[in-house]
Amino acid sequence: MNIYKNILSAKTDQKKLLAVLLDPEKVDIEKLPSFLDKIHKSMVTHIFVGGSTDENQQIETLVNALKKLSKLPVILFPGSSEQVINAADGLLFLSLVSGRNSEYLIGQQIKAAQTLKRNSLEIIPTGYLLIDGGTETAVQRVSKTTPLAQDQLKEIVSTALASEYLGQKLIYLEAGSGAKKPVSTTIIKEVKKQISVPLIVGGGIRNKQQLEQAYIAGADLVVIGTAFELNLNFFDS
Ligand SMILES: CC(C)=CCC/C(C)=C/CC/C(C)=C/CC/C(C)=C/COP(=O)(O)OP(=O)(O)O
Ligand SMILES: O=P(O)(O)OC[C@@H](O)CO
Ligand SMILES: [Mg+2]
Repeated sequence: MNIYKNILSAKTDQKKLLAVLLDPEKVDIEKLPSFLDKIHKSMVTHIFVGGSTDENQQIETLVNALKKLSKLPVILFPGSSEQVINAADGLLFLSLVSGRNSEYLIGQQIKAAQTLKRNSLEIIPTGYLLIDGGTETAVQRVSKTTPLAQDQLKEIVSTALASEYLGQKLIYLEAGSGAKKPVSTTIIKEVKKQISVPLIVGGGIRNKQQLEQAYIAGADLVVIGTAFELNLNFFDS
């Protein structure tokens, strides 16, 4: 599977991508077939798996089940190095570039490196920017970093650009799972104007209008977690 190549071709063809985020702590494995039935009938193109925490290490069971039941690419979106599971197809090798906690800039990545070397996951270096979504989110709590404010436009754009210059292959603008307000279209537009790698946007997107607005502003891939957790019919129509 060549996940990154497919994301690049989708970007070139202006085909919008949609990821559903499945949180190992929240998914009931018994219900997975019916979840997937909904997902397979929808526009969803990627399955992201991960959580800010995974106290009971349920990620492996979830990924194994997903690989049996779905042909969609399963991509790890890890909150920590403990969430690296070989059974997935790929991994967002996140660095939390909006923060100044070295553990999330490079520490967790070092912890995962030898496991990754032995495994066959497609590794996709990703510059991860946490942007204030109007409430304290799990990512902020776990990473002990302060999100960038939505009005720090210059700082956000420069952070994304610096991240690309450091070699990150994707930029992820994150308002945090369950955010009150998603990343603004102004931010998406400005970042999109300056970077050339594909752009992921997620956090707090609760309705079709917000999803559409994120695409129009320039998101190449949008991530939906909470909205689907709350309403399994979210992707219908
Ligand atoms: C590259 C490797 C091995 C690890 C990356 C480690 C880093 C830098 C993580 C970034 C910070 C972080 C904690 C990200 C978590 C991303 C994530 C999966 C968020 C989803 O959050 P939820 O668990 O859904 O939150 P709620 O439970 O509040 O909905
Ligand atoms: O749960 P939501 O708010 O959709 O957020 C999705 C994802 O970007 C969280 O890391
Ligand atoms: Mg969540």
